[in-house]
Amino acid sequence: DKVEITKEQQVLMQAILKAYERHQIPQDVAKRLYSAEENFLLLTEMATSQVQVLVEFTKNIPGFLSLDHEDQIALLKGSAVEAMFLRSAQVFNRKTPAGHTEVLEERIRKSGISEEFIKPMFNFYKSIGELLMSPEEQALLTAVTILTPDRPYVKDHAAVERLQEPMLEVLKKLCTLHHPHEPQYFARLLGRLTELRSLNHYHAEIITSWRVNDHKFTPLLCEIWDVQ
Ligand SMILES: CC(C)c1onc(-c2c(Cl)cccc2Cl)c1COc1ccc2cc(-c3cccc(C(=O)O)c3)sc2c1
Repeated sequence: DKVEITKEQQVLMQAILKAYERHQIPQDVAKRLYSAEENFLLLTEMATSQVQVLVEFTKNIPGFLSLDHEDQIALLKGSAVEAMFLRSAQVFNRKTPAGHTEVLEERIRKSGISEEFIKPMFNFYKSIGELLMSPEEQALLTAVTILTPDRPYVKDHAAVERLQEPMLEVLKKLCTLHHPHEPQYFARLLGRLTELRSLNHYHAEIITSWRVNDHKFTPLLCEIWDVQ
């Protein structure tokens, strides 16, 4: 009762296998189709959950919930993109298994963002990586970004400043403690906040070009970015 493949069965199997291997969609097409659309959708999903995380983080900033409610919204809307650039920068520069960060880089590079914006985005990621920020510095820098008094539509600037100031004080001290040989470190950190502002403008154009190409965002992103 030994199982034997007959000669004819061998021939039949070879023919089927050859046909199967020959009829696959060309790899570049598969990669291109799969990557552009799929990357945008995945990044949209990640940005949406990132906004949810950001709202929770912001609600836990001492004093934030006692700000005027409309100002709370204005601060969140005004800082969301910058906070997400900071977050995605941490992910980029995190020493996780190489595949992880490359995947994010690959997905952002192939999500329909035009080359003119990719450049400054990745320069920013690199400049954040070079700072080697501690988790405390990352958290405080994000809180300082959210508590920026001069966002559009903020009414009570002074109230926001009163929250941001102590954060800056602590951040300044941390920089001196963590980087004793770099007296300019705190200034370099604040320089990143200026760079973030310019990325805001690029981002508005990126959103517009996605919309022109009929890309859909989630309700939460539409609300926070005032689109649709
Ligand atoms: C709508 C979508 C297409 C979009 O539009 N503009 C941007 C954007 C892009 Cl491209 C770059 C910067 C800022 C924005 Cl806002 C995006 C995608 O934004 C994001 C935002 C944050 C994060 C955090 C991630 C991340 C991964 C792994 C782990 C973690 C983690 O927190 O552990 C986080 S991915 C991710 C994607």
